[in-house]
Amino acid sequence: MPIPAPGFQPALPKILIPEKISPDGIEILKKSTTIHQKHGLSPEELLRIIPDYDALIVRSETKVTAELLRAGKKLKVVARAGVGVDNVDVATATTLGVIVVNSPVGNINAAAEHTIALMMAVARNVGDACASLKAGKWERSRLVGVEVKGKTLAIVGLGKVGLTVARQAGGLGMNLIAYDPYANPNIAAAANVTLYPSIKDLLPLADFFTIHTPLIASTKGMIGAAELAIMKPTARLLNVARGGMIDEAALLSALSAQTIAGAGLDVFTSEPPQPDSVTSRLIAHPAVVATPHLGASTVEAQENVSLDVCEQVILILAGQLPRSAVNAPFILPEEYGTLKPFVGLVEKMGTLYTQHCARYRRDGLPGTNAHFRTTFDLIYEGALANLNTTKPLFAALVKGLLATIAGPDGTNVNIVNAELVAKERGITINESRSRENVDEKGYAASVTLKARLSRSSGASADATEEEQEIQGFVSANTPYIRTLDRFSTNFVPAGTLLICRNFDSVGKIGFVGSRLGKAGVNIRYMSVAPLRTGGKTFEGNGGVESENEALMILEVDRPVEDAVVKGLIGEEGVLEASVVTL
Ligand SMILES: NC(=O)C1=CN([C@@H]2O[C@H](COP(=O)(O)OP(=O)(O)OC[C@H]3O[C@@H](n4cnc5c(N)ncnc54)[C@H](O)[C@@H]3O)[C@@H](O)[C@H]2O)C=CC1
Ligand SMILES: O=C(O)C(=O)COP(=O)(O)O
Repeated sequence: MPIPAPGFQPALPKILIPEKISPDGIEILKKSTTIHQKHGLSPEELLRIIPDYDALIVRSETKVTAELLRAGKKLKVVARAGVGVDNVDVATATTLGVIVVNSPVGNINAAAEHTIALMMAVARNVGDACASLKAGKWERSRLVGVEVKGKTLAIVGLGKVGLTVARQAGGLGMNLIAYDPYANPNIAAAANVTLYPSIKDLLPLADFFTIHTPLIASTKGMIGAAELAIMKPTARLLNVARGGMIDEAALLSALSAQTIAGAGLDVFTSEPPQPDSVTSRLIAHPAVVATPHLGASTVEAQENVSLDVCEQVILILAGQLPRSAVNAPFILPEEYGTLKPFVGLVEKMGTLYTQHCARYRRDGLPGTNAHFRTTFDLIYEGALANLNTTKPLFAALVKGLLATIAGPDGTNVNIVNAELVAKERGITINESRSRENVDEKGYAASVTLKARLSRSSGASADATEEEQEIQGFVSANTPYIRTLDRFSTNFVPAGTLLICRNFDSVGKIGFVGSRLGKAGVNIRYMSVAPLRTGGKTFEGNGGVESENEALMILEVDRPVEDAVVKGLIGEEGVLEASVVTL
């Protein structure tokens, strides 16, 4: 491993921010990254400069397309400073191992309050009245409104924003009804919301109708001419979620025909709208109160989302787990602490396997090839056996197994793409949970990696020919390897290690130490690992002798030359020797 020159400073990760993000989060980034805030870039300009960046932070305006993601060869994370990720090609990001994070709660209250603001504005003609007065008119009789108290508010999508709207509208004395196939009936009941089995049931009852779902296949165009036709002519529609869920042409016709009384719209199919388009004509309609996607635009919400995503970007760039990745499993905060040190340990176990165990295999690789198939068992013991998700550990193993053998593009393995990468490389990992009590061993959790090698003949595998095992545990946040193959060890998997398998007799340590000394290699730490079970007999000079084998694990201060390692083997009872860098 090349030793950095004195004074060498590694380049800081580069972050591109093409939209306006609150400075609160940017302050956090400044300490450990280089930030380029370049607003108003065209898609072509963005495509040209993206290869330079490790992270991209956007709001709703930047279209993070498959083409952009593929061009971002260094990209590790796309952070959406807000909720909706419909402007990000999440599927492509997943394939490429790019983590997509958002801020799922930071702007919820802002979006809900904006919905209430639009509802009141539509009910009392606030926009029209303001424009009329500014134009020098005094039109009190034309601008008579309606009250919301005692009226029925229908909510489609009783998630975070929808529920907040329900609670706020409840405070205004409205009757609340909703449709959401995944809503929790107890939470709905506690907010005085009556759930209905379909949107159709809500439509004829609603005085105000508001949508709070994501834009997905099942919600696209969910309010069209047929739905508008069964609403009351006095009904008013609100949309602070996403354009595309209401058919804009159908709404414009219904407003013009006065079969719908009004609409409050914050989001549109095209943002900003094209001049002379249906969207522009809808916005211009006198019964519409429109705002330019301002739902999340409050000082408070922008501070929240900026801090939230910038903190997550820092975590990801440091190789840690994000809080709210869109394309990775949700990790409960209380489980995060248990998982974190084991992610590092399992990665090291994978690297140790590839560098130490697999080198004695006939093909030397951890996957399946024309001749051999390796199946890995990752067994979680103690506190690890009770986790809701172990995906970070699975990902850590794939990453560790490939770290020293993958090509330049192959090392970007993470929680997002680990399963895909394992599949592509023919690596089979079976995860299981052991109920064994590990407390008596002095630690709360441990993890065992077993690698079973069999001949691969077509689709089916033959009987196991070799089995290797590495077991590790964590104590005071430090990872330890407890078992390496047939040996009982206790070493920290870090740095450069020389691992020798030898007959456990006097003189070995002195012999290896002097050879290393001659090669200018210092030993920092040493441990001897005995066999886990008994000894063995062998043919020695004086006939059949009985002697135990042992592993000698030496942490050295620099890589050991190949010739020095090979020179140890066969001398003074040293049977095998390998150098691993962890
Ligand atoms: N205008 C703005 O500036 C803002 C807009 N938003 C948008 O608001 C929307 C809601 O956000 P959250 O409440 O945070 O999301 P959420 O995920 O908490 O809630 C969405 C709800 O929609 C429900 N749902 C999904 N498919 C449905 C269907 N076919 N029919 C009925 N219900 C369905 C889900 O079960 C879920 O309860 C998103 O589209 C988000 O992008 C959020 C913040 C600001
Ligand atoms: O969070 C959301 O889903 C929003 O729509 C907010 O979008 P914005 O960040 O204001 O461009």
